[in-house]
Amino acid sequence: MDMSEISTYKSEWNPELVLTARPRLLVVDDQAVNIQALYQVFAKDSEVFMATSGKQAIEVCRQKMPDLILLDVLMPDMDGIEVCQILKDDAETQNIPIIFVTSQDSPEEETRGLEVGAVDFITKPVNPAVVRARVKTHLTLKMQSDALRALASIDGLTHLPNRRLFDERLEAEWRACRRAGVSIALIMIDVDHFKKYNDHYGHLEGDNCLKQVANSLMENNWRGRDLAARYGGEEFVCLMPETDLAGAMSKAESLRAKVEALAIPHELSANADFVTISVGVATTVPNDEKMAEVLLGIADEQLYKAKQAGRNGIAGVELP
Ligand SMILES: Nc1nc2c(ncn2[C@@H]2O[C@H](COP(=O)(O)OP(=O)(O)OP(=O)(O)O)[C@@H](O)[C@H]2O)c(=O)[nH]1
Repeated sequence: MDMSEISTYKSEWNPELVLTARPRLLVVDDQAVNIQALYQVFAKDSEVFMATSGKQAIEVCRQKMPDLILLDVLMPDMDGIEVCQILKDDAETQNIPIIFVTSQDSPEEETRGLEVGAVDFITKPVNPAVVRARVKTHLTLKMQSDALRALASIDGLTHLPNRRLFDERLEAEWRACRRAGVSIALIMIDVDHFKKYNDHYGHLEGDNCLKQVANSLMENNWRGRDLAARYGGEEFVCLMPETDLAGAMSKAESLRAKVEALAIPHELSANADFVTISVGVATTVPNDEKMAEVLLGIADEQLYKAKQAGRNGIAGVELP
């Protein structure tokens, strides 16, 4: 795939942007003077966030999602080892490399740090050239693995996120909405009479049509945690955390109208002169008894209902 062609609608899924982004570092130390010393080393080339306690470090980390953490080991309340364990146990933060910065450089201490998941150890007082070189190595590795992950998450034809990324995000957002006790919405989309489109205009034109539909999905003013993905073939799916049925239905209608407005000619369509989509919506407040796959199945049933009702339409339901 030519990386210069990729224009995924969120930068975290664009491998090229991932590789060229300004690195984001989090420096954690209970002594302001130590933070200051590291800030001086990195402020020019990186965005530097700071935290003065373990608890604050976890908060800042979840909010800012840094590319690397320089973490003091000895801190009152929660020490660096505990902070590292918590971040490594959390799927959202476990890929962030952590370098311990410590004045205790015994082999036991170092082994313990590496065992809980740190990538490196630096001793205080820090030598600017050494810390800069080590951070650079680990940042390069992190950016490369982010870029590979982004590449593996993108659908080659449409450049939308693929089903693998969708499934991953659905699982995480399902858990988040269950914890928060809020509604989650799923939207399933299928291009109407697409087999006839392929048969009449050819497979390449079919591919072009799917790209245009995908582009109109990308441009749809999504909120931060929303995700539109190619689910497979001529089917797309959208995930909208913290969204109720009314919100999801209005989004579904705007997607339907946008694709209709593309006015892509479809001579053999039985329901319009242009390419259209049918859309199924399902929402629920997740709890321990409910499974995300069940909600997906219900969105699919609603999609079928929209097809049965004449296509180029939407149908939706809330699962109690
Ligand atoms: N060009 C192209 N066609 C694809 C792609 N993926 C799936 N298709 C085609 O999409 C068509 C889907 O057809 P069907 O599932 O029968 O549904 P449909 O013709 O859209 O009819 P309805 O869904 O009932 O409106 C099949 O002909 C697939 O070959 C793709 O990546 N590119």
